[in-house]
Amino acid sequence: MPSSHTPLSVAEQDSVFRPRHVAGTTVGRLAEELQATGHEPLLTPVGRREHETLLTGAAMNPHAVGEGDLFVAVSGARAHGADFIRQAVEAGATAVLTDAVGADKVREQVGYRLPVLQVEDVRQAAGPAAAVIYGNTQDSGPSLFGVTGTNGKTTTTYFLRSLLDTLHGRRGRRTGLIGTIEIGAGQETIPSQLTTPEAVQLHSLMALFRERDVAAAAMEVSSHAISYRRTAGLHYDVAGFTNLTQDHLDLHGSMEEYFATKAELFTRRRTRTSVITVDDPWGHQMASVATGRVVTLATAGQAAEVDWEVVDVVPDGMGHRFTLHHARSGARIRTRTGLPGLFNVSNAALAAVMVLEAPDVPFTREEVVDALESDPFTISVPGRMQVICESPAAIVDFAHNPDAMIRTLDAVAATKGEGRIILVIGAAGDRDRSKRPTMGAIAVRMADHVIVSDDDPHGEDPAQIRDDVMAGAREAVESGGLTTVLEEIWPRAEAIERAVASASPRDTVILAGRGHEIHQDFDGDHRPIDDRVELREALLRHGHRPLEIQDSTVQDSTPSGRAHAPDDAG
Ligand SMILES: CC(=O)N[C@H]1[C@@H](OP(=O)(O)OP(=O)(O)OC[C@H]2O[C@@H](n3ccc(=O)[nH]c3=O)[C@H](O)[C@@H]2O)O[C@H](CO)[C@@H](O)[C@@H]1O[C@H](C)C(=O)N[C@@H](C)C(=O)N[C@H](CCC(=O)O)C(=O)O
Ligand SMILES: Nc1ncnc2c1ncn2[C@@H]1O[C@H](COP(=O)(O)OP(=O)(O)OP(=O)(O)O)[C@@H](O)[C@H]1O
Repeated sequence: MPSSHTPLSVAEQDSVFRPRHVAGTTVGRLAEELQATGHEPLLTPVGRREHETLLTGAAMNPHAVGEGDLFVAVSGARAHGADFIRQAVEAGATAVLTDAVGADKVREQVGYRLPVLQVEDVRQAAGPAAAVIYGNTQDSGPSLFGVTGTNGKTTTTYFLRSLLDTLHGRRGRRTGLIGTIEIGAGQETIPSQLTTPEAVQLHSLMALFRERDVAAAAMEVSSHAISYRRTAGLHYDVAGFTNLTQDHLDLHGSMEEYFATKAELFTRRRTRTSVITVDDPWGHQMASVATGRVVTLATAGQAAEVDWEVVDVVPDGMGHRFTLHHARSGARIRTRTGLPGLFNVSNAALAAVMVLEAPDVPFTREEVVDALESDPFTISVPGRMQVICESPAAIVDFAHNPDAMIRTLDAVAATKGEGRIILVIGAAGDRDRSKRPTMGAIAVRMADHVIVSDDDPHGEDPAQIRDDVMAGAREAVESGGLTTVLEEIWPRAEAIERAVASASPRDTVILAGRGHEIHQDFDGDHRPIDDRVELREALLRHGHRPLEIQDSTVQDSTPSGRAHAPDDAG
C-alpha cells in the first residue's frame, strides 16, 4: 500500500488493485453476451480455439494489461489503442475488443494470433464486456453512491465515505472511494489518473471491492465519464447532484448539452434513488427530468416543496453547524462540517441525505442520525479549502471555474475581518478557454491583490493562458474603477512567494485551482510542485507558523526532490 502519493506507474497501480479471484468467461460466451445486449460483435477467427479462449480481466491501457486480459482498443484523439497491440500481447492479452479500423491494425501487426471481437462502438461495449468478465451484475457489488455536478463532487464523496465508514465500520465492513484524488478500498489507496476511471477499470474495481468485503463505495461521476461511456454497465443505488455552472464547454458545447449529459445519470436504468440539490434552476430541471425515485434537497434557504432542507446554519470554528429538516416527517437532524464555506454545508447535506435515503442498507435511520451527530463531516479533504496557516490565514483550494471562485472568495470574505485577500490564480491549458477572462474578472472584483500565474498549461503556451486571464482581470479593473493590485508572476512558486511576502498577519492568502495536485504539466514535462508544501515553506521563510500538513497526498520530500508523474498515464 503506498503510504503517500508517490506516483506509481499504471502497471504498479494495477497490480495493487487487481482482483485475484476472477472466474472470467470465454471469448465465445462474451460474444454471445454482447450479441444479447445489442452490440453485434463480429468474431474473427471463428475457430473452436478462439471461442474457448479464457478471459480473466480487461484493460484499455496497454500498460495495465495482465495475463488473460481482454485488450479494449479504442480510437481516440491521440492514438488508436490498436497501435499498441504488440505491447498488449506481450503483457498477456488473449483477445481484443475493437472497431473495424482497430481490427485491421491488429491483423497488420500480429496477424491472426489472437481472437478479435469487432464492434461498432467500442466504448459503449467496453463496460458490458468487462461486467461479464468480472461477473458483475446489478446486485453483486457494493452499494454504489455516485455524485455528479460541476463543483463539490470530490468533497461530497469524501463526506459520503466518511459517513458510510462510520456506519459500516460498526459492522466490521469496509468502504471504497473512486474520485479525482485517489481510489481507495478499505485502508489501501492508489492515486487517480482520472476523476472517473475507464469502464474496464471501474468493473475491475467492483470485483476487487467484492473480494475485499467493501460494503459501499462513494464515486465521482464526471461529465466526461458519461460522455465517454466510462460508466456503462454500472448501477447506482443512490446518485447525487450538486450543481451545474459554467465549465467543460469545450467538450459539451453548451450548458444545455452539459446538463443533458449529467441527466443521463438520473434515469431509472442507471440509478435507483436520485438526490437532487435544487439550489439553482438547473437543479429544479434535473429533478423534473429524473426518472425513478427522486428526492429533492434545498441547502440555500429558498425551500418550497422540497423533501429535505438545510436550516439553522450557524458558524462553528472554520465550518458550520446546521440542521436537516425533513418536510414530510418533520424530523430535524443536527450535524456539522469543519470545512470553511457555505458550499461545504451543501456538500455535507447532500452526502447526509444520500445515505438517509439509500435503499436496502443494513442500518436503520436512527443509526444514520446517530452517525451524523458524531461529526462525520469534520474530516479534511486534500486541497479543498485546506487551511495551511491561521495567521496570516493561508488556504489551498481547488476552485478552477467561475462559480467555485465566487463561492470560495465569498467564504474567505465572510471570515477575513479587516484583512486583505491575496489570491494566486491560473487556468489550465487545453480546457474550456471561455472561462479564463471571467475568472480573471471575478478575481479582481473579489480579492484585494491578485497574482496571475500558471496552472497546468498542458499543450498550450502558458503565456497565452495568463494573457487570457489577465485580459478579463484588466478589463474589470478598468471598467469597474477597481483599486485591486494586479500582477502576473511565474513560475508558480514565485507567485506563492510574492503572495506570502505581501501578507500581513491579518490578511488571507488563497491559492486557487490546483488543490492536491503535485505536478504541473508543461506539454508533457511534469514539473513537481505542491501548493500546500510551497505555501508552507514560504510561510516559514517569512517567520510565520504554519500548521503541520496531515495529509497522505502530500509528498514527504522537498519540492526539488519530488518524483515526476508517470509518463505512461495514457
Ligand atoms: C477528453 C478525454 O477525456 N479524453 C480521454 C480519452 O481520450 P481519447 O478517447 O482521445 O483517447 P486517446 O488518449 O487518444 O487514447 C486512445 C487509446 O490509446 C491508448 N494510448 C494512447 C496514447 C499513448 O501514448 N498510449 C496509449 O496506450 C489509450 O490508453 C487508449 O486506449 O481516453 C483516454 C484513455 O482513457 C484518456 O486518457 C483521455 O483523458 C484525457 C487525458 C483527459 O485529460 N481527460 C480529462 C479531461 C477528463 O476526463 N476529466 C474528467 C474530470 C473533469 C472534471 O470534472 O474536472 C475525468 O473524469 O477525469
Ligand atoms: N457545492 C459547491 N458549490 C460550488 N463550489 C464548490 C462546491 N463545493 C466545492 N466547491 C469549490 O469547487 C472546488 C472543487 O471542489 P471539489 O473538488 O469538491 O469539486 P469537484 O466537482 O470534484 O471538482 P472537479 O470536478 O474539478 O474535480 C473547491 O475547491 C471549491 O472551491
